[in-house]
Amino acid sequence: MEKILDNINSPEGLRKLNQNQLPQLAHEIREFILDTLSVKAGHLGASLGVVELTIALHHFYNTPQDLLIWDVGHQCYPHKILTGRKNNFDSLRQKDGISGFPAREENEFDTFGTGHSSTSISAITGMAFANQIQHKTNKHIAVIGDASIVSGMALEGLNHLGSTDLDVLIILNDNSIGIDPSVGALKEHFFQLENGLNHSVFEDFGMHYKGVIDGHNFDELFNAFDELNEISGPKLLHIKTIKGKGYAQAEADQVKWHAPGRFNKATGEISSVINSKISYQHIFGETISEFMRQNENIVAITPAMLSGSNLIQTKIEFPDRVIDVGIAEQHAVTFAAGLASQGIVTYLAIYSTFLQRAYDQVIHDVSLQNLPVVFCIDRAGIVGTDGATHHGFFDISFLRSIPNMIVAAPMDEMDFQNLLYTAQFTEQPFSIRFPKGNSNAEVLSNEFEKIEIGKAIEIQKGTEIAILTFGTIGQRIQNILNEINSKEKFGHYKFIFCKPLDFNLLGEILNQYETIITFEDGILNGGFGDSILEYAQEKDFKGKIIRRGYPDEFIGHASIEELEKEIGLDEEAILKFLIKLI
Ligand SMILES: Cc1ncc(C[n+]2csc(CCOP(=O)(O)OP(=O)(O)O)c2C)c(N)n1
Ligand SMILES: CC(=O)[C@@H](O)[C@H](O)COP(=O)(O)O
Ligand SMILES: [Mg+2]
Repeated sequence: MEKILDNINSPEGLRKLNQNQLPQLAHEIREFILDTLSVKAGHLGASLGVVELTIALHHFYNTPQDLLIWDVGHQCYPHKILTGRKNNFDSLRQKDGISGFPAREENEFDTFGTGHSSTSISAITGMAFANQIQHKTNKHIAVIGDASIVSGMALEGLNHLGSTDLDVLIILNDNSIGIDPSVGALKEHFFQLENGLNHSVFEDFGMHYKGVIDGHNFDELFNAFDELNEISGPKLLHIKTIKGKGYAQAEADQVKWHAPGRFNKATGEISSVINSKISYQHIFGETISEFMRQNENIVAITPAMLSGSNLIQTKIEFPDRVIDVGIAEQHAVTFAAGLASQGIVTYLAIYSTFLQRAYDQVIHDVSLQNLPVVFCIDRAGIVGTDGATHHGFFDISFLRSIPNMIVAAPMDEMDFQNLLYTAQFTEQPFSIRFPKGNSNAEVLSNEFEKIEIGKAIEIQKGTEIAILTFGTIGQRIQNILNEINSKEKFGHYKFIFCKPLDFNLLGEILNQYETIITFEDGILNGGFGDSILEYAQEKDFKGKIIRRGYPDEFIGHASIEELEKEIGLDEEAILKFLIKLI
């Protein structure tokens, strides 16, 4: 039987459908998403939850002239399918395929790029302001989730928007969950609103409020749009939806099905990748749990990434000492500073990309006061299919420039555990970056050693070229050197610390070698290689320094392996490069 979706390639076509055809279309879009995501992994639950909303928005509004922004953007799959990307939807998040997030360069319906949460209210306010100045009459809509709207940035946006007369509709898509169960005081407020037990805080923000309506019901959605269209100024429509709607397994375990990986659509069985190696994330959670068993003065913090940071088991064992503060990176850092100021050993688990949002707090609240917060910087380096918004490229550069900050990266799992261990005895800010994915370990150790801060290690002495590595890329270099015939020409030096640098060993290296190559899994601008260059220049080094890392550009989405190949940091490319040098 021909499907309705087969003939819908744009919102223009969608608008020709009668409202009574839309539930069938919603069903077909869900099936289409499930068919694709079962073989190409992506963010499933959020997209299934907004199918009716997406159809209704594109049916009612005159997109793309009316501007529509998706906060975070991980729920944009129905939007992509309806706005010209149905036929290449199976390239989602793949190399050279479409992005998993809205991207301006990809399509005119993606009016604003997202990926990091809580930006949509500020962005749509800016757009509406611009259009008001230019006397345009188009509409402005932002869709934002219940976990994203309580973030500081969204509240700043609301505070501004509510004081204007701008024609903006904010749609609060309330499914009562983020990636992990919702946290914070406002979740109770939203619950009260669902039950008609309170007036809404959004009215106090100066918004016209309508809610709570069923976000899976087309009649309710269209009636609300009709009504709000007649009201001038900023408005907030509060809808209730179910994350994972329409796929029983995803509705039943919303955390697991936020981004489940590949799965069997018929049985709901999620494909597990068989690997005997332990991931850095696993090591992190287990090690912190072990520390907490040994020392009750330890607290761990996550800004809304409890499962991603593998702190769920730790939280079950120590519910009062693992704190999920919600999507609140700035607060997380300053909250950590407050804890540290009172003598608590504070581990802040934060993705490299999300730490970017809290840069001032790292400087002003932690480093300036020299408070011993331990920044456990997860997803450092290339993260793969999430792409440009999520790679952890910048932390080496932006942390290295801050006084008092220790900048460390393990080469392997033992370094990692020992760094985590050492950090609890250190009286200054300490950052430890580690990548997404597996270590080389198959068994976890429970024996930890203190590492001398700032000390680099000579792994092998060479006769011609010194290779200096920062981070897990050092292991790749070891593998490569084991394959090279003239291995003895290369010295390999492991820098666990980019700051403080081991000037003693570095001085010896500069004296012994004429060629130095640095390797790091971060952007080269201001990174580890640059720190070596700076020192060498000060010491009037006459030899050659070659830096290898990520170039001065944003890198898109593909698997980690494909991206490393593209950049020339995979084993084969490095091997070729080293052989050419000799
Ligand atoms: C600044 C920032 N912090 C953390 C994340 C990771 N993250 C992506 S989606 C998400 C939960 C969003 O929940 P909600 O807004 O309720 O949307 P839902 O997934 O429920 O549709 C989080 C924490 C992010 N993308 N951006
Ligand atoms: C949309 C978003 O920001 C998160 O869902 C992110 O994709 C999580 O990344 P990991 O899968 O690496 O935890
Ligand atoms: Mg939610």
